[in-house]
Amino acid sequence: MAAVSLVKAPIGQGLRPAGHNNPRRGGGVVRCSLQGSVVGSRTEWLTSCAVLSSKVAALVSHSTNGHVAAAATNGAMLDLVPVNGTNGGARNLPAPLRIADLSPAPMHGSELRVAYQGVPGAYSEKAAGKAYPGCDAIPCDQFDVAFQAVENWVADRAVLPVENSLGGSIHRNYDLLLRHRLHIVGEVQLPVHHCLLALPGVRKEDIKRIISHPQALAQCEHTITRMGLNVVREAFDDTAAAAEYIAANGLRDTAAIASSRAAELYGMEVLADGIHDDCGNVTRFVMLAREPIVPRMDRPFKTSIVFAHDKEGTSMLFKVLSAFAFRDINLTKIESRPHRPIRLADDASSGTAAKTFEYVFYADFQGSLADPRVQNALAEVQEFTSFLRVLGSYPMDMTPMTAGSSSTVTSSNSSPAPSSSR
Ligand SMILES: O=C(O)C(=O)C[C@]1(C(=O)O)C=C[C@@H](O)C=C1
Repeated sequence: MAAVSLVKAPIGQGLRPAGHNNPRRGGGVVRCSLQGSVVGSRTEWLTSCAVLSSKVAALVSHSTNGHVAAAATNGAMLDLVPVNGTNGGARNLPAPLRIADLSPAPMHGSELRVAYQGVPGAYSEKAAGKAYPGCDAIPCDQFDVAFQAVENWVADRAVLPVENSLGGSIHRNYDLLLRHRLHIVGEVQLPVHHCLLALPGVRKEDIKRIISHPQALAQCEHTITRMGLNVVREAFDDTAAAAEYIAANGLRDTAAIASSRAAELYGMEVLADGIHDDCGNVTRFVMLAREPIVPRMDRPFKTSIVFAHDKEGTSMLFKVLSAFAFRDINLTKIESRPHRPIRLADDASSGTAAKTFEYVFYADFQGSLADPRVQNALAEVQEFTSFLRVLGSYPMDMTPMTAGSSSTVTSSNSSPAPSSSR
């Protein structure tokens, strides 16, 4: 099917850092400049850049850093590191890298590369487009891969779902936020509009099985039952991958829950439109970057934290919550997750099991890290806890949830997003 061959294959596990012969990304150039300047000697740097320059100039259509891309298209590889004009006779010698050269933000109009989990047509791709209009959306086969893509400079940002208004939290991503060192730099809320997709000509009566992402299955549970569909439900990695699978295997007894864009991409028909159980079906995504943004006070901000306490019986949670309550700081979410499971204590005397789990708590509140009230609250929280980490302080998504706001379509060919603090 022509549509299938047009879409990008997701990045899989075993990511190599940008610059390790990743032809799709053309990252080799970046490796040269970063490694040579930071790690290697000046002579090594010059030699390796000279050898590489002729070979890689043509390769660099995308790069980790827009500065590099611009230099390569001009055919002047030594501009990789800008030549310092005040350098007297040594005009061909590279000047040292500056902080600006290492900026994760793209420069010279290059596209921001945004990793998401799923294949094209997934809601996460649409969320990436809403967060960064005109970005180059990079599909990844797992959430963990999207985190690694940013850490390894294969992508500039990741956009990942954390909660849905019907299905609840996406726990995997909370766990990964703790395990990885990325920063939350923004959020987007995406209205999710599910359709039932099947191959052309397939009728509802033919369907024996519905496949989709577990969240999507959960969000349509009642509607499917009400439609009288007597089917088995099966979990899939993402909604669009479910549609792609049916199309690729010509399955006429299976339907997918996915977006209308997935129907277009994979040559499927929409059997039923809007099958989510509630019209206010919204998924919240967070935008992740290697560096935090500078918190501001001139617009509504949200801050996300994670904390834990290693001693029992000290009313830690009550104290933490009161640190916010007494300052009128509005908590928008709190979630506990089991951390390191502890084996059952073999308490022979009582025969009872002692502690089996430890918990970490994730909390979101309205307020900016730049706000002294927030700083004081966090200082207090730190006293009550044994572990506290700020995951990010970022602008709240204030977009009104109208029907029209769900139709933002990601296009990697449109003009780059206006630069912002994200
Ligand atoms: O499967 C997709 O299309 C996704 O983008 C994932 C996901 C999720 O993880 O919750 C995103 C939004 C919807 O809530 C359903 C699924």
